[in-house]
Amino acid sequence: MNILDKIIADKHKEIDLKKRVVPVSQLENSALFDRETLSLAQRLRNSESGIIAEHKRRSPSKSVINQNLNVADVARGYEAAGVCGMSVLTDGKYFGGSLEDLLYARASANLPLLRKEFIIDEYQLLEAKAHGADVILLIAAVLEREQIKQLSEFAKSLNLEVLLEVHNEEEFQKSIMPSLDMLGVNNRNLKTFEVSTDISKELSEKIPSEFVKVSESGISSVETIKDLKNYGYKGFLIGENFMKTDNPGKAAEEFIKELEKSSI
Ligand SMILES: O=C(O)c1ccccc1NCC(=O)[C@H](O)[C@H](O)COP(=O)(O)O
Repeated sequence: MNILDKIIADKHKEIDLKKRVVPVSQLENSALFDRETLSLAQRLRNSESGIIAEHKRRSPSKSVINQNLNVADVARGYEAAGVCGMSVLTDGKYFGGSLEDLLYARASANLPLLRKEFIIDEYQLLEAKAHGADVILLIAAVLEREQIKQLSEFAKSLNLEVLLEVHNEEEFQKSIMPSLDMLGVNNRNLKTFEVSTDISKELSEKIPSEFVKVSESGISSVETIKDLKNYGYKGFLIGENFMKTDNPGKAAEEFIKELEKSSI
């Protein structure tokens, strides 16, 4: 069993349990459920830097990254830095995140928020909406085409945007459909943890222009972003590079300033 298989097996158990504890009606009646969502896709289209900054305490590939920070401070810092959106990992067992992290981020910053999760069930989309998300992630490596269709269409019915993540051409070919807003290429192979931005470059020309292209993972330099922009990428998801510092907001601010300076 690879790590993705383990995560998904645990996720099934977690969702079964949660459905018994928190009924759908409770999610639908929550204060945030009817809030007007923000568009990450639109911000990325209009942005020069295109940074989506992540809150990530730990990960299967890196173990502990930073467990000493307050998510509300991180969200405020990212907003002040001028990022386009914030990604919040909500998986507890493997990433040390929670839905409460999403709530605190929502309360602290007026940014499009991505619920970074292993989504396999519509219930998780209702949770995302109830905890202030604007965008959800669907990972092609763990979903069949029919599931991607069903989940993305349900997300759209909730006014949530959809970022579909692929890592190879096969995943891309099976997933492409109109109910997606953004197409993310994960530079990290989630089964082996190998990281290379070459995969973003290889897949770039196959992605139709109506989808906002996002390159995810393993990005730590302004040069990499400048290079990926030549391949049509408008969004860049960065986690560890900011989160490994004492002040992720400041790290993001300095990164964006350097990017803007080098683009003049
Ligand atoms: O990061 C991992 O180790 C990981 C392992 C298994 C499944 C998903 C994983 N990461 C999720 C992500 O996609 C990243 O957190 C995100 O793209 C940011 O990556 P980075 O900038 O390299 O922290």
